[in-house]
Amino acid sequence: MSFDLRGIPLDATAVRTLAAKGLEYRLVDTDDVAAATAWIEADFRGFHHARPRQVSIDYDLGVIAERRVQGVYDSSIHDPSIPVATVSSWPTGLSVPGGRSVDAWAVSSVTVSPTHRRRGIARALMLAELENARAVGAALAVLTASEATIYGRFGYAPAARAATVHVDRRRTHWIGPDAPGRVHFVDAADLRRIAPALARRAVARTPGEIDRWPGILDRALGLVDPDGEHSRRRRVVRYDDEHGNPQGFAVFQVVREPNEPGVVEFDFLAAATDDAERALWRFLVEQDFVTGVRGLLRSVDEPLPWLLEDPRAISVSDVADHLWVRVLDPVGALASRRYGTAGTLAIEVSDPQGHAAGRFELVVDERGRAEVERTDGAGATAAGSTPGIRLGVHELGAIFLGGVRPSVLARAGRLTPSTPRTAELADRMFLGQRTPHLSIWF
Ligand SMILES: CC(=O)SCCNC(=O)CCNC(=O)[C@H](O)C(C)(C)COP(=O)(O)OP(=O)(O)OC[C@H]1O[C@@H](n2cnc3c(N)ncnc32)[C@H](O)[C@@H]1OP(=O)(O)O
Repeated sequence: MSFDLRGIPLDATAVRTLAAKGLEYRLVDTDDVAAATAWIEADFRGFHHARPRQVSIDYDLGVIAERRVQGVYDSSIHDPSIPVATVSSWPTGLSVPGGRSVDAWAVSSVTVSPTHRRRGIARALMLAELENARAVGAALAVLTASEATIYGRFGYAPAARAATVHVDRRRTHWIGPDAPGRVHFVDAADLRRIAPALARRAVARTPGEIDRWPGILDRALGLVDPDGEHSRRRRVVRYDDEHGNPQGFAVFQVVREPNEPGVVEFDFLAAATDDAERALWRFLVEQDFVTGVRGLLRSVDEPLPWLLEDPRAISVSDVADHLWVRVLDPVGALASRRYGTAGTLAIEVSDPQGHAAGRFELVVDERGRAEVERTDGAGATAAGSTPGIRLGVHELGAIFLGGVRPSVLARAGRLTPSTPRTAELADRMFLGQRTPHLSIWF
């Protein structure tokens, strides 16, 4: 997707709704440092973070320069230059089953000042973001949520989970294959040069991951504030294959009290191959002078239990919804991915906001490739007796990446199959080769 992010007109409904509350909905000019800094301050305050240091502001100015940034302003408050609500958004690729990517619209930094909460401000912003997403032709919108109760009403559904994986160091006897390559400690700034390409390959392997933007790699590698305590703790390792070609990297730190064994903690592991994934895991779990390893935002379906003699060395906590998906264009979204089995399925979608509502036919061939057609418009082919499912847009988002089985939603009464066999067919069709997973916050 390529277009002028700032060229999309402000959503007229949001302008009107907010003006009726005495508020101004505004596009923030990210080149205007004072206005952009005030927006960043509001964003930090909205998430209950400490006031940002200049280094964080400079970093965020760089990040939001690539985004569409909007604020809501109240001229009657003590400092009217600080927005009472914030939101930012940008186009991104979302990896889907089959190693491909679909055009999506990422929404972030949704905050409303506690002085202005529950007056419908977030509602106005979120509905406007759906319009923005459509304006750029995104097939769906995506976000990560601070609370799981906010976004369902706007059609978003949890589509990929993440978990914290704990490994007990004393029980990590490795039984997996030896990797043919080697793990090296590397300098973060050196790795930064090849990190985008490695991250891109890693993202493409996993449905649910979104494109990495430059700032997130700087932050993961500790380059935003290299002399800060947090960055100095971070260590970077790279896996090179047997030909010396880099295939993955991980960033970790050892958290410890003086003279006590520590815990290896990591929140960034990008592996472009299975060998790289195994080798980096092995490096992390085989450290000495540590009691264990804690991997944050890991997949709920890691291969690790099959790589250690004692699968009980591993425990999992904080399993939670992580990526939320809101389908806007069912034809574009459904056609973008590959499917688990051939079949034909009629899909009837309801959508309180209208965007995705309609009847569609999904035809999947023997190679898992899909053709999707709208069947309720003028000139559409009637779906006739095709087996089908009826569901809301929320449920469509949940099953889209294969992370939730349609039959589970049928059991919950949230999806209606035309016959019990149809739920089974839908399960087999939507199943992807890999469990969807998103390993970053955005
Ligand atoms: C993608 C992201 O950025 S996730 C980050 C979300 N932001 C945060 O967590 C920061 C702290 N929270 C906030 O800033 C605010 O409470 C927000 C942004 C979550 C909500 O802002 P508000 O302007 O108060 O929401 P608004 O009045 O528009 O409410 C919209 C609807 O959501 C519901 N809602 C709002 N906040 C919450 C919540 N925290 N939990 C459950 N429901 C909520 C409201 O009841 C309302 O429901 P309805 O319209 O169906 O009756």
